[in-house]
Amino acid sequence: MSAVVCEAVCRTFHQGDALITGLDHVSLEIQPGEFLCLSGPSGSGKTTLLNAIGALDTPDGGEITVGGQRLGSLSRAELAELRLRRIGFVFQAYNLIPVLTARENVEFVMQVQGLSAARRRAVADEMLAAVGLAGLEERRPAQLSGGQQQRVAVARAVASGPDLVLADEPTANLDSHSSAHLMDLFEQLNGERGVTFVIATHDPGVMGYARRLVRMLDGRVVADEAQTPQRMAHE
Ligand SMILES: Nc1ncnc2c1ncn2[C@@H]1O[C@H](COP(=O)(O)OP(=O)(O)OP(=O)(O)O)[C@@H](O)[C@H]1O
Repeated sequence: MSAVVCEAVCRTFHQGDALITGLDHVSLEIQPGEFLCLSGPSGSGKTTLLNAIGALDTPDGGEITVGGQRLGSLSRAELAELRLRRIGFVFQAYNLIPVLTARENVEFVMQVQGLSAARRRAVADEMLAAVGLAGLEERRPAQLSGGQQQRVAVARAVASGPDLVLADEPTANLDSHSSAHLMDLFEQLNGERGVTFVIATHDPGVMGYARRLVRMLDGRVVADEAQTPQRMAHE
C-alpha cells in the first residue's frame, strides 16, 4: 500500500475577488519508507500540498489517500485520529508550548494518545537524547536556542511513532551545523524505523539528502526525479 496518493489535487484560494491557485491537479504517489523533498520557488504550492496531505486543509478537487485512508471520506474525528497516530509534523514555527518543559512538550501527543506516565517519560527522554538534548529535558522553550527548540519539535513529531513525517522548511532557522545534525537524524529515523519523510525546502543541503526530488511550480509538479543522496558536511 502506498504511504500517500494524491490524485489530481486542486486547491484554490479566494482573496477578495481574485482566485489564487495553490495546487493545480497535483498527482503524486509516495511509497512507505521514501525520503522525498519538495522543492520549488516561493509560492509554488509546497506548504499547501503538505497541509493537504496532513489533513490540515481540505482540497477543493481531487483525492488524497494516506496509509490507505481516503481523507475525503473521513469524519473530522477520524482525521484528527489520523493526524495524532500516523503523522508527525515538523513545521517552521516550532509550535512548542511555552509553559511546558522540553520533556512535557514531547510527552504531550503521547498523553493525548493515552500512554501511561511512565511510558511517556521513557519515550520522551529517549527521543530527546536521540536529538542530542539529554540533560535539557527540564528546560522551557525560551531557555533553549532556536536549533534546540527545533530539535524538541522533531522529538515530539517522532515520539508518537508516526509512519509519515511532514516537514516544512525544517532547517530555515538553523545554523549549518544544526541543519546537518537534524537531517542526519531524519535519515536515521528513515533508515532504522522506515518512517516516510516528505520535506518542503529551499535548502540545497536538505535536498541533497532526498532519494527523490519533486519540483513544484505554480501549484503543479514539474519534475519528479530519483537521485543519489548526499549528506551535508558537518562544520
Ligand atoms: N491561506 C491562503 N490564502 C490565500 N492564498 C494562499 C493561502 N495559502 C497559500 N496561498 C497561496 O497559494 C500559493 C502557494 O502557496 P504555498 O505557501 O503553498 O507556497 P510555497 O511553495 O510553500 O511557498 P514558500 O516556499 O514561500 O513557503 C501562493 O500563491 C500563496 O500565496
